[in-house]
Amino acid sequence: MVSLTFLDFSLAALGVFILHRFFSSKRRQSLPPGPKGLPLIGNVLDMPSSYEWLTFAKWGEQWGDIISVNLPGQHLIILNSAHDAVEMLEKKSNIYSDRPTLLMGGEIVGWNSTLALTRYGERFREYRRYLTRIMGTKSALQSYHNLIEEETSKFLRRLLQTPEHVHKHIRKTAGAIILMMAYGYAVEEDEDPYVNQVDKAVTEFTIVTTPGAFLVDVLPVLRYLPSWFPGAGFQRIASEWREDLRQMADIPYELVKQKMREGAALPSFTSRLLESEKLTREKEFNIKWSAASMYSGGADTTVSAIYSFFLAMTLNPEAQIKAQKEIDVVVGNDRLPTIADRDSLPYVDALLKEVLRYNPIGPLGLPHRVSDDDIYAGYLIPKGSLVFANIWAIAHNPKVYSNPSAFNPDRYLGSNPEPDPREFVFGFGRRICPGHELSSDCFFQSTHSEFQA
Ligand code: HEM
Repeated sequence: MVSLTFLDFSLAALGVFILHRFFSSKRRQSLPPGPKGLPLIGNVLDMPSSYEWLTFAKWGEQWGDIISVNLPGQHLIILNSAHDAVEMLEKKSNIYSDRPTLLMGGEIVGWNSTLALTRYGERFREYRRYLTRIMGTKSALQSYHNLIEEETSKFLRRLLQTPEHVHKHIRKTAGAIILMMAYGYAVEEDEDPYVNQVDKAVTEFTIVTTPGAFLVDVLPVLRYLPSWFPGAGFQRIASEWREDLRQMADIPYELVKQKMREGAALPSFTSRLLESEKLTREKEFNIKWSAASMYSGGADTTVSAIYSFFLAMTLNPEAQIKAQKEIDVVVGNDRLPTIADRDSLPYVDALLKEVLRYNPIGPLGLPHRVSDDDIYAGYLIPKGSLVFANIWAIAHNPKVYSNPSAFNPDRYLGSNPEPDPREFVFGFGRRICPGHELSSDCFFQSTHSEFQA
């Protein structure tokens, strides 16, 4: 009789494993369709260098709502419909909530300490818990309504004095609200050194996370070159920008601690957490960086949304006149509107929705990295793929929004309103924008008050 050895068992098991991998249902599934690409380099030559969301929407007309794009070592999955984004990013959020690792921006400069680039895990959950406590619900935000209304009045005064500096005034207002909430920090009326510091770091973030901006992202081994080595100029940029980022997070955080010691701290996100949490090094890190995530995530986005409003009003005077009339009737001329007036101003509210839909300010959101193989709609979504919800395509889907390229607030009114874009412009699932309720309040206040100025 033949005796079976451990080696025989091992070889048999290996054979079964290989056959299983080869024939398993997952491996037989194919990736979602998409442009064909070339051997080795995949779709590198098909990739647009700007306005990617428009190209992805066009590809959607040819290939369907779920597209795959293959780059060397990286699958991209593009979702052109809200239905698929909800089914995958929300309903299967346990495997669709990670973020990619960015070498230059994330690891070398250090932006992976902020929430937007934090990998899915315990630290992510703690940041989100902290942020939900301060701005995750309408009732939590109620205590900030006075702050938002006061800063809006200051904004209108600045705008009346120097309307040509509208962009600067919007920046200052968004910064003032977020810095007061995060640190109890009151910005200076003229140039504020801290606002300038954060703006500098956030601009550097935009550059450092632009795909293809730094060769080290493509050839990771370059990170070990010393800064004096020819071609290693990125190392000098990295150390300067790392310092800017460190100051952005450290300076206001240390200021709050100093004011707390003096008994002079205004209540803020940071001071409340420092008081209520049992502090360890890890907790302090998480408090400091979740506070820094508020400004770095909220400043540019809110500014773009309010700036878009001004553009929309310039291009669509008929909508502006209608909104003005509604405010004149409901609020009158002797006071500014407040957030409490919102429910009585349906046309203004619809106008706000239309600004967010017409020009979504994050047209591709942020990438969700898949942490396990998945089968969706019969397609294989391999572990490690980056999934992008094409928010622009969702907002301009002609099956959902009639004549989507027209600016038309009336589409949200009447007996058969079209869907509220706030359901998708803030992203999806566990990664949904933690500032969505806050931005809705800030945006509403600064835009409807503008009609009174
Ligand atoms: C109109 C204003 C805003 C829009 C349209 C917007 C949109 C978005 C979108 C699309 C995402 C990606 C979500 C995803 O991955 O699915 C995001 C993430 C984020 N937003 Fe916003 N946002 C706005 C304002 C704000 C504000 C005011 C704050 C903070 C005070 C903020 C903080 C963040 C942070 C920290 C993240 C990363 C979340 C994570 O990775 O878990 N945003 N936002």
